[in-house]
Amino acid sequence: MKILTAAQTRQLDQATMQEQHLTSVELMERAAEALVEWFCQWLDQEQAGEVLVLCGPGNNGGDGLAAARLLHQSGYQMRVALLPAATQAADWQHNRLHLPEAIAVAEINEGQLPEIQPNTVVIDALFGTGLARPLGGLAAALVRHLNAARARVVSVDIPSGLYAEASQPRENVAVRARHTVSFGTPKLAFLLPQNAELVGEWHVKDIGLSEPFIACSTSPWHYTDAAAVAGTLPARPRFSHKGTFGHALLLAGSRGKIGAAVLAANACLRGGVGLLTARVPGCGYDIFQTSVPEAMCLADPAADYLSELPELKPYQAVGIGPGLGQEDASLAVLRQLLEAATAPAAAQQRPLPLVIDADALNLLGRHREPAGATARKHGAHPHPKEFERLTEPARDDYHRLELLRAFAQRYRCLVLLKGAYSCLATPAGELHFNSTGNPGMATGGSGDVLTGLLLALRADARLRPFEAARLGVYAHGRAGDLAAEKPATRV
Ligand SMILES: NC(=O)C1=CN([C@@H]2O[C@H](COP(=O)(O)OP(=O)(O)OC[C@H]3O[C@@H](n4cnc5c(N)ncnc54)[C@H](OP(=O)(O)O)[C@@H]3O)[C@@H](O)[C@H]2O)[C@H](O)CC1
Ligand SMILES: [K+]
Repeated sequence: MKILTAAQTRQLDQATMQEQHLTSVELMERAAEALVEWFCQWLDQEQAGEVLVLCGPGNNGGDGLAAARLLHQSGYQMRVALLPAATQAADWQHNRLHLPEAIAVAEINEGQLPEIQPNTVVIDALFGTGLARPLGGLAAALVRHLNAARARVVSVDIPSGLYAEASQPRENVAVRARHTVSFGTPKLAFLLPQNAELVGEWHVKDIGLSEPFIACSTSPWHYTDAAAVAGTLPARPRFSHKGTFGHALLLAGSRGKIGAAVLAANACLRGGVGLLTARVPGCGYDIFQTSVPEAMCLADPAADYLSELPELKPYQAVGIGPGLGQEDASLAVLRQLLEAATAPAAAQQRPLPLVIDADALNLLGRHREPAGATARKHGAHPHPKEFERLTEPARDDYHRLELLRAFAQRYRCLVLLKGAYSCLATPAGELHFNSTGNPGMATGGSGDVLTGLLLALRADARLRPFEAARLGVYAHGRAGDLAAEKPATRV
């Protein structure tokens, strides 16, 4: 799914109206109906009590007025408060005229901000994608008043005061919503940790916006949902054999961290790799062979860490990093691997795909390796701190995305920045945010599992590098979501 800018969303509205012969009032009605449908599933009339709708002067406020009417018709007890402005949008005026008289309407003023209790349900329809500058004056006072009340707030389209895709100074005021109900496509702002407390849980509702327009729109931002990955996993043909799915090499583990190698190896096998060989330090040999009998194991001559790179010829992909440790000898192995994989080896038909993670990235960052060493057709997947060690400290989440994008473009590699919506940057400058996963996965070992899964998919030559990476990240999160759905079993 594409993520569009506020400006593109406005064009999308126009295109939808033209294509479907709709008036803007009809489109607004669709948005309000989608909001109301969601609202009614969230709270019934009794649970909601009196619902306060705060309306700004634009179409976001118009959505709020239309929703107030529809909720009133569904038996909810409604109250509306209007933010004064010199002019109101035409569709706002239409919906103001059609607001049932039974709904109490008040104009907000500085001396008399609407009464809001902690259990009040508030629909925030002050500002949407038309926000043109930071909130000030009465609007800012109202939003501060609302946030202080700690009420149950639903924001229409986007929390008022929050920009859809641009960074804003921390001192800017914006609504803290419990839920945000948006239309058509998600906003970039929803996917960044710095906005999480404002956006709350977000929901995107389909209001039948123009598919052809969305398909033609260019955007660097994409949201990987089930539809995006559907059909990308090649079938396992009946006459396939283990060679069909590739032979992967995993370089992992150090004393006290052999578990990371075991987790990555198990995930690689679950990911469908044809053959897996792991290179672990001597101390890990017995542990590994006992834990993962399906994999082959090569013991490094050093007991506690990896010190030598094995022959790479047999392998279709190499993963390095889980539990690797920070020894200089292991850095030397990593350097040799990067060199061997990027060298135009005559014997190799394609550059050897690498999956670089965890301690391997820390080693690169600590020694400030020219990051280009990770270049060309390789994949790295750091978490934010590991990433900053490779680049520079980010001012905020938007700046981190810029750094990520620049890094992937400059070094022509796939980079995955791990987090709640892990972001995969491509050499072409696209950013793909993953939709699966949950906070239960924020625990040691999750990254090792991801490395193993990605390694399996990269070893399968039938998958293109980007598709393998996007699918691996999606499947990893989906596995976590399925596990979270299972009822906990007590031992
Ligand atoms: N496809 C869809 O997603 C649909 C969305 N809809 C809704 O429409 C809004 C966008 O509506 P728009 O009228 O463009 O913009 P807003 O309602 O967000 O705000 C515009 C008005 O607010 C004033 N404004 C802007 N910034 C400030 C500020 N910082 N302080 C005070 N006033 C501000 C602006 O005034 P100007 O002086 O800047 O001209 C406007 O008066 C979208 O978010 C959805 O909710 C449609 O309903 C249908 C489909
Ligand atoms: K809003």
